[in-house]
Amino acid sequence: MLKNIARAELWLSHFCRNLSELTDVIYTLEKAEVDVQILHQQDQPTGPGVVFFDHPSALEAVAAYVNAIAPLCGQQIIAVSLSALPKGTAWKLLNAGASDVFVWNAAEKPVESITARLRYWEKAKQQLQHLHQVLIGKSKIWHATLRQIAEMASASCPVLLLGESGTGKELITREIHALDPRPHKQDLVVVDCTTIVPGLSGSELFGHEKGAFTNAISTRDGAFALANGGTLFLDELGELPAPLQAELLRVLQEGTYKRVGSNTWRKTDFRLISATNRNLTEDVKSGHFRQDLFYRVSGYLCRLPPLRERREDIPLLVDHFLQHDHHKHQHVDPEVYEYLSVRDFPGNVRELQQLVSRIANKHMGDGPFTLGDIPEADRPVFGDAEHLPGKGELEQAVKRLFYAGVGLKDLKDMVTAFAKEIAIEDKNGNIKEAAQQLGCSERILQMHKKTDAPNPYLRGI
Ligand SMILES: Nc1ncnc2c1ncn2[C@@H]1O[C@H](COP(=O)(O)OP(=O)(O)OP(=O)(O)O)[C@@H](O)[C@H]1O
Repeated sequence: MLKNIARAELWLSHFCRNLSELTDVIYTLEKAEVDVQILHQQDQPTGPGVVFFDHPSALEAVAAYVNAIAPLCGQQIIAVSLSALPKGTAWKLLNAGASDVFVWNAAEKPVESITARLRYWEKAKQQLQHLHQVLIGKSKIWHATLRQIAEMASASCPVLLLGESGTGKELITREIHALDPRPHKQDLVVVDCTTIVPGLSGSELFGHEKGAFTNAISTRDGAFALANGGTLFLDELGELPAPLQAELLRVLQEGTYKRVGSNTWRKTDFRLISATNRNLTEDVKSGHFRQDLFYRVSGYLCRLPPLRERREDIPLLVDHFLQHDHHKHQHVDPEVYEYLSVRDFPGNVRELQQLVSRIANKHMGDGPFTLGDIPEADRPVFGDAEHLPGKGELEQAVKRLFYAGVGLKDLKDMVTAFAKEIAIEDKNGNIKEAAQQLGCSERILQMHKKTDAPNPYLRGI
C-alpha cells in the first residue's frame, strides 16, 4: 500500500505551458496516495520534490532553478519532463543537482519511479535523524558524512572507512550494522588486524582444528565463521600481513575458507566493513597493500573528518559526553567551550571524551562548569608557544608555506596580517581594543585596515 508513503512538494512555476496535462499528472500522483504539496517559484522548498516542465526550451531555466534549490532540499529533486527531451539533455539537470530525470510519457512506470524515490528518501530521513542522536555533530561536513553513512547502510557493498584514530570508525560501523536492512541479519564481529599473531596463520580469521599448532587444544571457529550472515569489521585493515591479504581476497571472491589445519572448504557470507588510519592509496603505490584487495574492500569509501575540521561540533560533543557519560546537565560557561574549541585534539573525539571525563570528575557540586574545572595538566601554558592550542596546525601551515618557497619575511607578514585581522574581528571592529589586546599602536591597525588585502596564500592553509 502506498498510503501516506511520503510527502512530496511539487515545485511549479512557469516551466509548464500545458496546465491541464499537469493537473492530470498531479491527480494521478494523488490517486497513488502521494501527499502532494504544491509550491510556487517564490516558495522555499523544505523537503523532497518534483519539478515538472513541458518544453525543452525551459531546460536552461529549470537547470538554474534546480541548482538554486538543490542545497535547500539536499538534492532530493526529481525533474520530470511532460514532453520529449532531446537526447543527452538529462545530464544538464543531473549536473545541476537533480537526482533523477525522466520523461513522464516515456517512463515505464512514472508513478512508481516517483513513489519509490520518495519512499527511499523518507527512510533515509528517519535513518539520518537516528544517526544524529548517536553520532553527535551538526557541522556541514558531519551532516554530509552522516548522509553518506545512511546511504552506505542500505547498500550491500563493502565499506572502507578512512579516518584518524578516535574519529568514530568503530561507532559508525556499529550504526551501519544496526541500520543494515538484511532480513535475519546475524551479529557484528570485530577483528583488530594489529592483534593478529603472524605465527598462527590467521587462525583469528579462519579458525583452527584441534592440534593445528601448539596450544590449539580444541577446534575453534574464526571470525569468518562467526560473521556468517552478519557483518565483519576489520579494524586497522592496513596492518593486515601480506599473506593474509591474499587469503582475505580469496574469501571475498569465493566465499569459502579453510580452518587452519583442515582440508575442508567451508562457506561464509558476511558484509565487510574495514577501517584504517593509514593512507591506503600510498600503501598500494608502495606495494604494502594489494591493489586488487583495495578495490574489493572499497565498494563504498568514506573519509571521516578529524575533529579539527569540525570544531563547531565541540560544544555539542561536550554536552553529549557530560550528559550521556556522566549524567551532568549543568550549564557550561562559554569560556570552557571556547577553550575546548581551539585546543588541539590529535586523538580526535576520543581525546575530547577523555578530557570531558576529567573535567566532570573534577567538578564539584551542582554549579555550572567553569574554566576552573579544567584539570591543571590540561590547561594552556601561556607564554610557552610549544603548548599553545593550535600549535600543531600552525606548524603544518608553516611547513606547507616553507615547502612552497615562501621566505621568512613573507611568512612574518602573513602571520602579522592574520593576527591583526583576528583581533579586529574579535573586538567587532574596535581598533583601540584590538590594539590593546595585541600590544601595538592603533596606527598600525588603522594602516592594516586600509592597506592589507587578504593574503591569497593564507586562504588555502
Ligand atoms: N560523533 C561522535 N559522537 C559521539 N561519540 C563519538 C563520536 N565519534 C566518536 N565518538 C566516541 O569516541 C570514542 C572513539 O570512537 P571510535 O572507537 O569509534 O573511534 P575509532 O576511529 O574507531 O578509533 P581507533 O582508530 O583508535 O580505533 C568512542 O568512545 C566513541 O563513542
